[in-house]
Amino acid sequence: MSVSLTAPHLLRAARGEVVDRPPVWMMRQAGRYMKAYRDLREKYPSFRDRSEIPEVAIEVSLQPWRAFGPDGVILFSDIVTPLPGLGIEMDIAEGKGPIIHSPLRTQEQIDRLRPLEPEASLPFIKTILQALRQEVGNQSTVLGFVGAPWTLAAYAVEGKGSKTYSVIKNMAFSDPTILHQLLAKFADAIAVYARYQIDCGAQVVQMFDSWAGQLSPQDYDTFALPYQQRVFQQVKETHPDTPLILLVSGSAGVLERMPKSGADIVTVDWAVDMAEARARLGKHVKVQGNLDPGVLFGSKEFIRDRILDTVRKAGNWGHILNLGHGVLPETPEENVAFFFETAKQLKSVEV
Ligand SMILES: Cc1c2[nH]c(c1CCC(=O)O)Cc1[nH]c(c(CCC(=O)O)c1C)Cc1[nH]c(c(CCC(=O)O)c1C)Cc1[nH]c(c(C)c1CCC(=O)O)C2
Repeated sequence: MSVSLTAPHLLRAARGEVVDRPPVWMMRQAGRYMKAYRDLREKYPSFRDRSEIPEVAIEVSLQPWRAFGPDGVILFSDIVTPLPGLGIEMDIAEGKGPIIHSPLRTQEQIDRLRPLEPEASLPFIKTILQALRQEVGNQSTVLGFVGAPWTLAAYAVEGKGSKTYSVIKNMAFSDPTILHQLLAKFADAIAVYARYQIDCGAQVVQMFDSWAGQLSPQDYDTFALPYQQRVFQQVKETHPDTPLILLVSGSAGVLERMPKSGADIVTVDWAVDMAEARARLGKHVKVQGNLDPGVLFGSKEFIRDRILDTVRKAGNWGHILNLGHGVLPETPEENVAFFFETAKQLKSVEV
């Protein structure tokens, strides 16, 4: 392992170096809880504009960086952003999330999908990531992200978010052959996209398999895990030194399966106690998390106690401090500021 004194804090921790305090960032740290974001949203009401016009996406990505100085700056984008490049038209609706105009339900539709060519269909990603690296230098780590095959397939097949996942589960349990074809195509496209993000400047990549927690462990092993592996394996072939993070929402029942994906870092949500997560995963697996985003509605003292508790339970190696999922839109901005200030003042002596 090469040890670089100039590499930013989060990247060093993600590579397994011992650092003086856990690096900290927040999922969804750019977004609606920030007034600066809401103001910009009035000028650019379309999510696709906010995430695909480079100057706007750069500005949004940097809003939390300027306000709180997190150790990680994540690209402002969405997991469905690459889908039009495969021939899947989509939009992101206010308050609802992704909408796929013609949900994928047939063999013909899956046969028609194109391989992803990021230079052609996602050129704005390069402009954004290069600008973020330029702006934060070695003061912070630039994170890229992708959606995992199962979660993207859930959107593509359902056509929108779902509570029950009935359509994709119908396909999974009655016509698995076409779903496996779709998952394989998505895995290859996502690997290409993750490699592209790294080539453009992303120093760490997080894969969101948000809806894989909807699967029983047995079905996770069939429909989620093999395709997570397929993505991570392809990325590691060309970019072995880029740390890869995996998130599954509601992962308590599949936690031990997550490192089998090939991820370097496993995101833990607040349904699992961090000390128990450490015990279940073993001491060689790095973790990220895991405060309940709702903690940020509490008093400053309460927020501080929960940070300390999490950091103590995680121990002083291989931990990226984060919420267990995205920050909630109603969160007071000053509490987010307090979270970051407190986290950045931690020293290993305290933990
Ligand atoms: C499932 C998923 C999606 N998108 C994403 C996931 C995986 C993360 C997770 O598990 O939550 C990933 C995502 N989407 C967005 C980011 C931004 C980067 C960050 O700051 O973390 C990230 C990492 C921006 C966004 N993507 C979206 C918003 C909200 C719309 C807005 O702010 O205008 C943001 C900030 C839209 C979106 N897009 C999606 C949803 C569920 C929504 C929210 C719908 C809503 O509540 O309005 C799909």
